Amino acid sequence: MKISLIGGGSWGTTLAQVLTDNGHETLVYDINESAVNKINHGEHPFFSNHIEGIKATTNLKEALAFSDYLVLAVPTKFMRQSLKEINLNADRKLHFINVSKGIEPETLKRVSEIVDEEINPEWLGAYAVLTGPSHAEEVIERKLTVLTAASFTPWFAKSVQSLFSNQKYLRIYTSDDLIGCEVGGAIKNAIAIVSGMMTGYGLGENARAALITRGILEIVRVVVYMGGKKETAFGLTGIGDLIVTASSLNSRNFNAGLRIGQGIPVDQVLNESKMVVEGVRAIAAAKDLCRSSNIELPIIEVAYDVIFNHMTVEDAITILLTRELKAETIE
Ligand SMILES: NC(=O)C1=CN([C@@H]2O[C@H](COP(=O)(O)OP(=O)(O)OC[C@H]3O[C@@H](n4cnc5c(N)ncnc54)[C@H](OP(=O)(O)O)[C@@H]3O)[C@@H](O)[C@H]2O)C=CC1
Ligand SMILES: O=C(CO)COP(=O)(O)O
Repeated sequence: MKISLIGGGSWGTTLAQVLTDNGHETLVYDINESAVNKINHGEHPFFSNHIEGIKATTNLKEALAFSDYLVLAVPTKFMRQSLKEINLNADRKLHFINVSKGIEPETLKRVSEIVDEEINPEWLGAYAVLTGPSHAEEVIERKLTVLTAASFTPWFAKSVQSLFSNQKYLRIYTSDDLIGCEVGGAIKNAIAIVSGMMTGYGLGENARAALITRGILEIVRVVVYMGGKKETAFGLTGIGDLIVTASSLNSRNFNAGLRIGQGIPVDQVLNESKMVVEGVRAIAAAKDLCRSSNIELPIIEVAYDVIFNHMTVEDAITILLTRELKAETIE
């Protein structure tokens, strides 16, 4: 099959390589000319790995003409603008596979909702999210990875499953819980930043285990509040993704948190990050959910104060430790 990828960053280019490995033809669209040139010369724009068989363009019309299947791989901050441009240039029904992880803080919308808002119904085909524990750094080296393709449209979840699965290093499960998968992928980034902060501050593995355990409960609460299934948060797209993101130096979110925990100012950390740190916007979105509902998200609330209100990591930890003592609840 032919597949176009919108966004040729670390993840988009890596997934283009997966699809090419699986025998498909790919065309990557990116606004960054230097990234496009690198891809066309067999270089990954973000890693030292050689890539092969992938073409790239800065011409959106060319990418839209190439295929009816679009992989959306731009950071969620640019997603709405990107979709507006796709909508302006579309001339037939397109099917969307979103691989970006985030919730729009201004609207609290998931990517599928943004797609619904920005793409004219005439051009809007099926939609799926492909998500789970997956650092591009490992996938590009063909290291074993397992993901979930979720859609309200069963044939499309299966189609995404067969496009991306291979018997060498990538296995895809399907799910019908689109909301749970999208929300889990977004909110785990918030907890991952906190994990980095704790490590940077000098806390150890006991603290990280506690954070992952209590953090998944905050993810469950947001998933359920937004209409997803609790069980989904205990699968690949929730706890699975949280484990990898909250404990890996490959994680952009963990690394950003790590530097904040070491005392580097938040603005400097974010400005210096070459790749996108989605968790900052996830923290803002989840904090807003806290304000407008009665869900309790104590970890995310202190993370918000560290990122947006200059609270120190030391004070954030004190706030968590001095909360009222109570029985352990698992929901
Ligand atoms: N990296 C990973 O391991 C994984 C990432 N993800 C998710 O994938 C998404 C993308 O992340 P990632 O690839 O790491 O991000 P990167 O920062 O590596 O790359 C994003 C790319 O998108 C380009 N871009 C920005 N705006 C547009 C636009 N309007 N149209 C086309 N291209 C655009 C950027 O160009 P420029 O540099 O000029 O801004 C850049 O080349 C995120 O939501 C992330 O959470 C999910 C799983 C794994
Ligand atoms: O979502 C991701 C891994 O599944 C990528 O985000 P991080 O780079 O922060 O881990």
